[in-house]
Formats: sequence, structure tokens, C-alpha cells
Amino acid sequence: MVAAEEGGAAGAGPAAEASGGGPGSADVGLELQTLQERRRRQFTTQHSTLWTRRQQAVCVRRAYKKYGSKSAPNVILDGLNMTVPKGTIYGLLGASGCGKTTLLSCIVGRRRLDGGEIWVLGGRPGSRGSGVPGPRIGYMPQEIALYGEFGIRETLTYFGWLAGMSAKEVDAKFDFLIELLKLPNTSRFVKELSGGQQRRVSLAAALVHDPELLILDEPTVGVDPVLRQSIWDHLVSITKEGNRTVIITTHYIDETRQAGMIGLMRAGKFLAEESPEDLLHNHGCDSLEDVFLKLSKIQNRGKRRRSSFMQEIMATVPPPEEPVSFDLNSEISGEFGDNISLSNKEAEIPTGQPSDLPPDDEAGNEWTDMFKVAQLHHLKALLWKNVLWMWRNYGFMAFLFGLPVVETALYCLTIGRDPVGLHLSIVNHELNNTMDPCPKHEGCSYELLSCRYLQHLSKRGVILDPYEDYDAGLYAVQNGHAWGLLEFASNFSHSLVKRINENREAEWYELEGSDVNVWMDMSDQQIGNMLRRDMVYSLMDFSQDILSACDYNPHLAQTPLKFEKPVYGAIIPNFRDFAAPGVLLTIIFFLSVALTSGAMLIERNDGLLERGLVAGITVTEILFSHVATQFMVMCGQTALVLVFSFPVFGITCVGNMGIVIALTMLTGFCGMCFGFFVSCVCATERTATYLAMGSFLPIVMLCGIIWPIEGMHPILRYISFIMPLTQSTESLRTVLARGWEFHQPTVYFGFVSTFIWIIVYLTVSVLVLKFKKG
Ligand SMILES: Nc1ncnc2c1ncn2[C@@H]1O[C@H](COP(=O)(O)OP(=O)(O)OP(=O)(O)O)[C@@H](O)[C@H]1O
Repeated sequence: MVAAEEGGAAGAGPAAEASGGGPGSADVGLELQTLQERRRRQFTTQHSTLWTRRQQAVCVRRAYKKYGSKSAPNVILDGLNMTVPKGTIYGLLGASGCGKTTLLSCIVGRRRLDGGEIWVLGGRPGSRGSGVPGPRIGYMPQEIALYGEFGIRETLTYFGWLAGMSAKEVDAKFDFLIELLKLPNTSRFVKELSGGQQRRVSLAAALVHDPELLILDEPTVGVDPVLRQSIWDHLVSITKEGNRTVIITTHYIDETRQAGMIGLMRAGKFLAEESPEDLLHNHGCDSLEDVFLKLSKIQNRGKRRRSSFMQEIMATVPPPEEPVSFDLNSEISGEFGDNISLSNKEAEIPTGQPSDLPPDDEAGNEWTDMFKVAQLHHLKALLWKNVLWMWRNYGFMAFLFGLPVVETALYCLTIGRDPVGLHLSIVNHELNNTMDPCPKHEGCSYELLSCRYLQHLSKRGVILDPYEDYDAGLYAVQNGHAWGLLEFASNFSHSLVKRINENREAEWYELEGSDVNVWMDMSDQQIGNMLRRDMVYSLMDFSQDILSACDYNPHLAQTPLKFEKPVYGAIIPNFRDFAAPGVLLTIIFFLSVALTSGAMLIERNDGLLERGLVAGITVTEILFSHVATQFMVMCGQTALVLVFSFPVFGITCVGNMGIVIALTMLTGFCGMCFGFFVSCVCATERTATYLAMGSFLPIVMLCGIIWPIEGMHPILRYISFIMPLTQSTESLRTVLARGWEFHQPTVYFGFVSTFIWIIVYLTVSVLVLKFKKG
């Protein structure tokens, strides 16, 4: 209070003297000199060395960060300076949306600044050997970022293992944290806990490995005042010895009175960075909220020149009672005079030689970093977590194993079988336009040949509907009751005999009378072609039947084009066998896409991936763990698909089953990599779903799965050549239908192409994950 009054007097004095040039007594002169010296020191660029910056827990200098495009940037950090001395609790305060989370994510190395520099625990976040991200940090993000299907103990075990703790060490910490955070010691899943309890589990996960730097983004939301106090007490106790530091953001401004230092953030800068006592004292306020309001108002007015802004602040702030010595090692955020930071934090600067600082590497953007060897304890934690997640989501897993079976069965039961029960309208004038059934004719008879032909046609499963006349028969076709109309002339049998016997001498009316006029509904190509095929085959059967019955050589009825047994494939090819290779690979490929992208997006969108990355796991480790666990699932799916395709539904396979299995599994692996790629390039599940679904039909159409590539537009043929499933489909088809071995180029090219796609997807995914930060 005395200091404030003195400050007030001192603050008023110089201004008056400056304007009025008052009496020059020795005392006043000395005071003025002291004051000027203090101001000079406070607003002169501070000397900050690399050494001093690395001595802080966190040191941010001239941080600049924007979102959005260059033309319309949303500047979040605008030349911000921040200094968090070791062993302190640092309260980061500011209005919602001012950029606290952004700043924290830059500190933990998950976002990059667009300008300026950050030092965390003596190193640059993300640089080799800095330990940041890594177990030196405990990070509690704003979102819950926990696996809902895990229990509390499992959650802590996972994060403990990630930090390199043993199961015993986690167990030892478990009871303490349960007690500290008043968590229910039950086996209930995290998703079954209340919102506040979930946040406390999240806090426990950040505390479990006792990190050097704790970064807590709003840890006390939804926590009752008593518990909030015990959390603060714990934070105070862990920082007491000076080797643990806490940065905490909160919307309960007044709880930060217990912090060692407070940074008030607004409009991309700090309004002040002081201890709570100094803030209250220096600004003559009763609450930190008032200080914040006051400084905000000043900042608003401070659109004018910085010097006048500083003058105003100076007028409200008293000088320290003791003149302080100028220390080159002192380190305040306002080293460039941006922050209104008035206290000398000399006392908080650790002295002595720099202790075992990590190497001063540049942020790890090197290629080798991406593939650095995985750490065993990370892999252990990740694999355990993945398996546990699958175990807990057994409904989803049953679906993943059931779906390929259902899809394969559906394919085999629905595609490629000949349509049956098709109707044809028959107008037979040989029966005098009656609808009487045809009498049955056998042996060498030339009577009612139309009926004899129709007998052969109906043997092929076609349903023949007699109509009285042409109009009625055609009407049935036009209304979709029949797929075609066959009309026989009244002199059909007679004309046909003449046509055969008299051959070149036959009259034109005899030729016309022996024709069967056919009007087809060709709106369905498959049905139309199949009926035409049946009519032609029936005609051949009919001719051979008559010729045999009348002791002629039935060979006469055949066309001179004689199709021998095909070199490869069946005499009557089956569309199911043609499409099967592509369909099977598509099923395996897209199931793997769904599994991988789903699992990855769940992690990403719930902040779990982010949290894991801050805990120090690498992209390679995540990739490896997912590949390992999902590969097991994919193997199961592949086995089911192959068993149902070949032994159960009898899809033709004349080739080496080993090649079929290998190629199918490789394609599944390629699908996993595509799923990984989808989850990396898509921000949300919705965009990932659109991408996965959007890519389904183009892949199916372009890869020659439902129609031969030779029938495509010439330009698309080139595109098709490089599509992920084209070569593998061709390769599998060749193995299944031709029985070719691996040394044939068509076969091994399927493997090569799939392998290249795997490399492409993996490389892009790793690059995106590596570089897609803020
Ligand atoms: N990925 C992003 N892309 C674009 N803008 C973003 C992104 N992340 C944050 N922002 C914007 O940046 C600003 C700062 O966000 P940030 O989450 O850092 O604020 P905050 O201070 O943590 O807010 P709160 O206290 O509400 O959590 C906000 O306006 C937000 O909309």
C-alpha cells in the first residue's frame, strides 16, 4: 500500500516536473535520476543470450503465428514474448479464442510458428535430443483425448508406458492419483464417467510420469472448488523444489493467484507477465480480472504510438523501492519492449553453469528423422492399446469379419448367374392364331416345325406366352410382360422345308415364310443378349434334332465356324469368374481402407493422436503399430474371403493358390496404406468418408473390374494403367483363369504395381503427418 502511494506520487511527480520544470532540490533531483534510470532499464532492449533462454523452462521470442491464407490472415500470435522460469507455476490467461491453445501447441512442438523462436527445457521443440515432444512433458489438452473404452487404470498404464514407466511404477502412482483427483477406483470405462471425472483422468494421464514440464489446458473445468484447491496444492507442491514447472490455462482467473507468474494474453501479445501480487499491487486492483480489464483498456487506447502507451503505463506504476542492479542475464519477456512487463525476474533466473543441455539441433525436418528407429516401450504401449481397443469394440470387430463374408456370399449368389423365368411372347400363325398349346412332335416329321423349335427354346428355361396376334404380343413386350416377340408365319414349316430342300431355287415368299420374326426388348443388354443366344442355340438344337431323326448328318446344322475347347476359360464364359478377381480385391482393399482410416480418425479427431505425439511417439511407431494390429485383422478377412470364394462358392481357380493368397494380402496391405493416407489428408471423418466413398467407384470402373480395359476411352486406358487395383486385378485374373505362374510378367507386375502404391501411400502419409502442423 505504501509502495502504491509512493508510486502514485512518483508517477505524478515526473510528469509535473517535466511539464512545469519545478524546483530543483537535491532530493527531488536524486529521485528523478533514480526514476529515469529505472525507466531506462525497464524499457531498454533487454540483453538476452542463448544461454539465458535455454535456462528457462519455456522461452518464446517474437512469436508470430497466423491461420488462414496470406491474403486474409488471422494473426493469433503477433510478436509475443514469454518467459517461464523453471520451478514456477505459470498461469496463462486470456479471453476465449485469444490463442492460448495455439501457443501451447507450439510450445509442445505440435504446431510451428510462422516467425520467432521457442525454447523448451533448453532445446527447440521437435529437435533431436530435446525430449520435447516426449516424456519430459506432461500435456493435458483441452479436449478429453482419452480412449472411452479404456478403464482409468488402463488409461494411466498406456500413458505411463508411453513415458517409459514399468507396470509396477504405474501401479504405484495409480493409488496416489486416484486419491489426489478423487477418481472412482472402479473398472468403469472412461466413456461412462462424468465430464468432470473424464477431465480428471486426463489430468492424471498428464501427471502419471511426473514430467519436468506440465502443460495443462484448462484442467479445472468442471471441477468443484474443493477439488480445484487440492489440484492447485499438488501443483504448488511439485514445483516447490524448482525442477518441475507448470503452465496452466484457465478461465477461473482468480485461481491463478496461486501461480508464481501470470501471463495476460490479448490480441496476440502479452499485456503483462508478472507475479499475481505484482500485478495487483502495480495496477492497484483487487482482482486479477480488474487488472486484465484495465490493461485491455489501455491496450485498446494504445493504437497510438507505443511510446505514449508506455508513458501512460509508467504513470500508473510505481518504481521498485530498491534500485536494482542491471544484470545481463536477466530475462524478461519484454526484451523488445512489447510486453508491459515491469518486474525484474532476476531472482527466478537459475544461476550457475548450464547443466547438461540437450544438443542445439534445428527442428528435425530431416528425412532420416521420419524413419528413426522405434522405441520398444512406445511400440509395447501402442500395440497393447490397439489390441485392447479392438477387444473392447468387439461389435465393430465382428462387423469387420462378418462383412467380407456377407459381401463375398452376396457377390457369388447375385452376380454372373443366368437370369431365369424370362418371358417371350409367341404369335404362331401355324396354329391358326389360336392359343392352343403346341402338340408334341418327335421323330422325322416336318409338321408344325415352329412348335418343335419352341420346344427346344422352352427347354432353356424361357417361358413362352402365346398370343393371338402380333398386336397383342407386341403390346405385352411394350408393357414389360415379355422380353421379346417371336412370330411364325402360317406356312412356316412348309417354307422351311422348301428353303432347305430347294436351297438356291427357293422362292422369295418361301424364304420369308421360313423366317421367324423377332422383336426384342434390348433395354437390358444382358437379358437381351442371353435370350438371343438361347434362340440361336435352340435353333441349332432343333436343326440337329430333325436332321438326326431323318438320318441326315447333324453336322450339317452347324455353322462352319467351329469353336474348339478354349485354350483358357470355359466354352460358355461366366461373368462371375470374369469379375471375381477385381471384386475380391476390391472387397479386401476397401475393408482395409475402412478399418485403418476409421481407427486413425478416431484417434486424430478425439485429440488422442495429438496427445500421443506430444508424449513422444513418432509417426513411424504409430504406423508400425497400426500395421501390425490391422494386418492381423486383414489376414482374417482375407482368409474368410478366399474360403468363401473358392471352396464354398466355387469360383474358378486353375492357378497357384499361393499366388492368389499372396496377392490378395498384398492388396489388403495396400488398402491399409490407402486408409492411412486418407486419415492423414482428411481433417474429419466426414471428408475421409467422402474421399473413401468417392474413390470407390472410380477405382472399380477404372481398374477393369466390371468391363475390360480395352473397351475404355483411350486416355482413360492410360489412367487405368496406373490405378492401384488395375494390375493386381489383371494379375489375379490371369492366375485364376489361365493358371499362369509368378514368372509371367502379367502376374508379377500385379505385385510390383501394388508394392509401388504401398510405398507411395506410406510416404505421402508419413510426410503429411510429419509436416502438417498448424
Ligand atoms: N486449425 C485452425 N485453423 C484456423 N483457425 C484456428 C485453428 N485453430 C484455432 N484457430 C483460431 O485461432 C484462434 C485462437 O484459438 P485457440 O484455440 O488458440 O484459442 P484459446 O485461447 O485456446 O481459446 P479457448 O480459451 O476458448 O480455448 C481462434 O480464433 C480459433 O478460431
